[in-house]
Amino acid sequence: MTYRAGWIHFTNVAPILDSLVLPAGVTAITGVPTEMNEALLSRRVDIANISAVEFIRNADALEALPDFSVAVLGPVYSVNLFHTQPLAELHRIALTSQSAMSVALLEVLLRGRGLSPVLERAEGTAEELLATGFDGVLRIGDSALREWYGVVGPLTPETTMTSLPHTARGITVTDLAEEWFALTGHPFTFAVWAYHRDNPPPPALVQAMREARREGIGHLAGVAGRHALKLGLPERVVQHYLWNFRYHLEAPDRLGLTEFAAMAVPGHAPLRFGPRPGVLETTG
Ligand SMILES: C=C(O[C@@H]1C=C(C(=O)O)C=C[C@H]1O)C(=O)O
Repeated sequence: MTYRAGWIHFTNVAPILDSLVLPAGVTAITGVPTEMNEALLSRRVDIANISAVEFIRNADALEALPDFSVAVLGPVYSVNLFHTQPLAELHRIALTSQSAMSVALLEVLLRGRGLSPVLERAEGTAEELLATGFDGVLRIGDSALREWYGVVGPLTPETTMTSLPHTARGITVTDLAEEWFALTGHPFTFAVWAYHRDNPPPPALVQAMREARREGIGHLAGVAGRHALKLGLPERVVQHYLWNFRYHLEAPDRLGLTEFAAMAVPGHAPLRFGPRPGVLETTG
């Protein structure tokens, strides 16, 4: 029987997915986070890199690969709240319908500051939405990275990604992962690779993913160069963007994940992870 994968194929997973060779009997589709969350939960796909909050909400049924994540320690550059007033004065925030995790993170951060602006799903660029009555706009993924650079760039020989301003052209860009780091000092895990507990991935797929990740991270400059062209961004930006990610769901990433889970989904079922690398291959 075919095993179906669903990939959120944002640039941030290019170091894992670009060189992935699917083993025989595995197919893949792609989509944005909310589409892949739904596809996994309705069993239209068997494994997907999903918004970590959906993994937490459905922890009774799902399990995640023990060593795959899309996480960062500090800024992420592609999960951004664009706003024209200070955070404490925001009234109406537009939320992208592509995201579950970043919306949940925004809610936790706002609640932590005692703020309760109106949150509404609305599509469009940050600039468009800020011109139509919203004073804040949450954007994720490649378009958020591009829009961030459009507001705070360009990089010059004297500047680095971390020295770019947060406010330019009348717009402030608040990086939600940076806010999480300021609050907790821990990484933020945006996505995990999850599947239904009764339907784990074939070991050959997990093995192929590990090999693809080793290849991608080993040749990160090449991956960044190709994607810089596609995104229309300087290579320097995409290189920094990619090497900043944590793809191995290490102990600090799990710590950030469990901490977020307690805040965002109190009373959730215990989070479950598959067998550690090495065990999977031998127990197959
Ligand atoms: C870092 C990002 O993380 C993504 C954000 C997600 C969400 O907001 O639901 C889901 C999966 C992640 O891969 C990004 O979109 O830029």
